[in-house]
Amino acid sequence: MTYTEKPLIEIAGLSKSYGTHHVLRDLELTLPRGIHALLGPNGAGKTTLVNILSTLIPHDAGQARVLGLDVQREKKQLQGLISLTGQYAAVDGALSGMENMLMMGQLFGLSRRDAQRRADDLLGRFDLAKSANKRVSTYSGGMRRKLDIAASLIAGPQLIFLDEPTTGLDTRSRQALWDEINTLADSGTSIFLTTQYLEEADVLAQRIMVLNDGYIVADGTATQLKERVGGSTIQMHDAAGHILETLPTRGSAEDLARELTSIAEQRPEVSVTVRKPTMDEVFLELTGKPASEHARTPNAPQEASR
Ligand SMILES: Nc1ncnc2c1ncn2[C@@H]1O[C@H](COP(=O)(O)OP(=O)(O)OP(=O)(O)O)[C@@H](O)[C@H]1O
Repeated sequence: MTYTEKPLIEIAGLSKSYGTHHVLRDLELTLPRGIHALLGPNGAGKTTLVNILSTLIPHDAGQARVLGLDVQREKKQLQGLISLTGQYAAVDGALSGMENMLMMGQLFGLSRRDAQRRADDLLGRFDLAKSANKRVSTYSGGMRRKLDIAASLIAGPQLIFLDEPTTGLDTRSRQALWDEINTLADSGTSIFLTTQYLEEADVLAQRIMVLNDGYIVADGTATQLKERVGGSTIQMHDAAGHILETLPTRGSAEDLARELTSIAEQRPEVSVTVRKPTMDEVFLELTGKPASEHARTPNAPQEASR
C-alpha cells in the first residue's frame, strides 16, 4: 500500500499534557482524504493537535499517523508531504510575493526553474499574479493570507493544515479563500483546518470534529451533527415576518406533514418556515458554551443551508 491509499489521519489513544493540564485526552480518529474541520472553543486544544499532526511538537502517549507515516518516527519523510499555515501569515513583508514564493521553493529543495514555474502557476491561481512583484508589506490581510497558503503549496503537499485560515478576514476575502480551498481539494490536496467560525466548517468540511475539554465530543457531517441536536423546527410568522411560535418536530416527512396540515387548518393566516438546527445550536449543545460573538462569521445567515 502506498501512502496515497492509507487513511489521511489515524490517531489512537493520543494524549498531550502541559504539566498537569491535560490538553488532549485519549483521542481516537480515522479520517479519509478530503476536507476536514476541527471546531472547538478557545483553548480546546485545536492548535496543539494540528502541531502534533504536522510534526511540530511531540505527543505524550498514543499513536498518530498522517498519510500512513508515524508523526514522530517518520517525521522527515512526512514533512516532505505536508504543509502547515498558521494563524498569522508567515510571509516576509520586505520581499515581493514572487520572492517569498521562490524562497519557500528553495527551502523545500526545488530547483530555481521548478520553483519559478510553480510560483507562476500558484500566484495565478490565487489571483496574485498582478501583485507578484510588489512588496508584501503593501498587500491587504486577505492577500497575505492567500500568499502564505500559495507559498505552503509550492512543494505540492498531499495534505495542508490550515490553522484558523480566515480569522480576521472580511466576508469577501473569506469567501474567496473558501473558493480556493475547494479548488485545492478538487485538485486532490487534502485539507485539515481548524476554525472558530461555525459556518466555515458547515460550508467547507466533509467531516467536522468538535473538540471540548480535551475530548472529541462529536464527529460527523454537518447534517449528522445537526441531527444530533434535534429535528427540524417549524416557525410560524405573521405578515411582517415576526416569529409567532416555534414548534419542534422529529424531522420525518410524516411528522412535518402532520404539523403543517394542523397549522393550515387551525391558523391559515400564518406563514411558515421549516428550519434545521444551526451550527451555533450544535456548538452550544455539544460544548455547553455558546460560540462567542467574535467566532461567528460576519453576516452569516441565521439558518444553515444544509
Ligand atoms: N506551550 C504551552 N505550554 C503550556 N500550555 C500550553 C502551551 N500551548 C498551549 N497551551 C495550553 O493548552 C490549551 C490548548 O491550547 P491550544 O492553543 O491548542 O487551543 P486552541 O483550541 O487552538 O485555542 P484557540 O482557539 O484559542 O487558538 C490552552 O489552555 C493553552 O493555554
